[in-house]
Amino acid sequence: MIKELLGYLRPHRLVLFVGALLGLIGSAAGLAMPLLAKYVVDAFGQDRSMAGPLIGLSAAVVIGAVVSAGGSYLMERTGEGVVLGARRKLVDQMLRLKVADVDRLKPGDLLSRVTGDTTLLRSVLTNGVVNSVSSAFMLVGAIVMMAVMDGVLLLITLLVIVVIGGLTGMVMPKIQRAQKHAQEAVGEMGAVLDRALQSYRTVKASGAEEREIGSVADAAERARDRGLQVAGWTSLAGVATWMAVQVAFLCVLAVGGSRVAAGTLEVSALIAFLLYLFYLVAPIGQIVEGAVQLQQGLAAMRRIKEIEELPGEPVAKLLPPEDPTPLGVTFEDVVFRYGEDRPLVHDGVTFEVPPGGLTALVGPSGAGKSTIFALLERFYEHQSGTITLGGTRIEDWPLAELRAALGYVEQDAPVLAGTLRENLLFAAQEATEEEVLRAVARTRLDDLVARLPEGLETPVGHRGVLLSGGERQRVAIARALLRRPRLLLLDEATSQLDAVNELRLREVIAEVAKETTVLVIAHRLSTVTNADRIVVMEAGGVRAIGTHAELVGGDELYRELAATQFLVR
Ligand SMILES: Nc1ncnc2c1ncn2[C@@H]1O[C@H](COP(=O)(O)OP(=O)(O)OP(=O)(O)O)[C@@H](O)[C@H]1O
Repeated sequence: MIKELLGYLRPHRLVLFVGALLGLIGSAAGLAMPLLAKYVVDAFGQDRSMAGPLIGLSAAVVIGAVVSAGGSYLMERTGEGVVLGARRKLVDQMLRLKVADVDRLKPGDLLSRVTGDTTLLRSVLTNGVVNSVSSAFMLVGAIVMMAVMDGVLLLITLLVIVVIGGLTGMVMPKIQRAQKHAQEAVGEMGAVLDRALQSYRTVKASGAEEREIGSVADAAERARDRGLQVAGWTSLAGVATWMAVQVAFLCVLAVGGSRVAAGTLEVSALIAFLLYLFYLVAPIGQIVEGAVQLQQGLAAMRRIKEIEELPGEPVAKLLPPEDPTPLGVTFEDVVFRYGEDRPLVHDGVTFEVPPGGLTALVGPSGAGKSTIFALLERFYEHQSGTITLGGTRIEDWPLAELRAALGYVEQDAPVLAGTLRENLLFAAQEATEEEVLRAVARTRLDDLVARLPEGLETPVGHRGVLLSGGERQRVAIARALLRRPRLLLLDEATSQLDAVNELRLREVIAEVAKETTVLVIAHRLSTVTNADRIVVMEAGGVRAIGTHAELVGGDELYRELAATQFLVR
């Protein structure tokens, strides 16, 4: 784990080395000070000129300050570089994850891993590692100096420090565990907050503000409690360090004092020794702090690795298919469930859609219609049975080619921030102006474009809030059409359109269906009465297939569905 953690530093090793070197020089200047102070004291006692030692002392102060400042800037720089590198890598992986994994993970928690956990890496890798190295140097230097001063006093000091240091080491795993819980609690809070913000209108309309505030506050409190646990263990480690030095100080004072009284030790040597002893406080403190940060960094890295270790999908730019011929689809005895412990969604689904034409999927809610699309896009893998697209099993299609061949309009057709044009070109960057205008006209978006102040260049707001629900759907359809799909999947695409637009869109779909295969999931049968075939699904299976006229005559469920929508009398 520590090796992996250090891996983040590899690209920055040169800057880090220079920074560490400056830190060491700063420490060396610091180390020289007690010795110079001893000369000042000696010069004072022996009536010698103090100019030399004083100049040396001043130079050590100035050099120490300048060099340390430069070193710490370089460290911060490295820290920012480490965070950037970790974020890039994590985001890169996040967008390669499988839909199935992202559905399972909470977006708010994922967000906190990118923003929060990566930040934690910074302190451990820069301050933590570097301060520990320079502190270790300080520590060894001070100990050497102390050995030169007096071996016995050093022995007493080390004994005390080793005993208390050993006890401190025992709390480190506890800090790591508490820190992991603390980060999880922060992630959890992000998830709760994300839920509230995603359903903001529903929260307002339900008067659920206080309840949601309470949920977020609860999560924040849990994060605080976990944070307090970390703080508790950390303070314990800090107190132990402080105690170690104080106890050592008292012991040295007692033993050293008596030896000064007996005349076996000079006062100046005892003063310098005690100064060195207090010099130990900072490096020991920093080493302990470094160890604490290491625990925090390891906890954060574990959360980052959890995502990085999930299997990703190969990603590739989807180019419009070279061969635009429509594709047929077959489902043969397909069995699928969303998870081992979940009920079957498809229990032997069998149907066939020949290339071209309009096929509608209808059936009660929860029958598994949207799941058909999820399997075709290979967001999920079916457990058994065969799905073919254009005569080839879908698992034999290269993923990018498969997705490039499909146009997909999901139920809540998302519109992204940016301009209308950017939204249209999202799936087909290379489309020409003529193609864009044609898609706009086909989806009857030309009225909208004419109305917008800047036409296609008008920003549509975060999640397309500046557009109506119907407009958002038509934008999504235009986006899918621009890729010239060989199979167009429309999920409830017409449910939010007004009567006039719905009629127009029905014409558009009929027109598109002449060029390519169109598979529509529809609740409103009025949009599919002219379909070439209708697949009626019920409880994970296909119940009947036929045209509207055939099904009204031959299928009870379909007749019922049609009757409730006044399609038959
Ligand atoms: N991502 C998912 N994870 C787990 N279960 C899911 C997921 N998506 C759908 N399901 C479940 O699978 C079943 C079928 O869902 P599906 O969305 O395919 O139905 P549908 O026929 O399209 O319904 P509707 O017409 O209401 O959209 C439902 O019981 C649903 O709870």
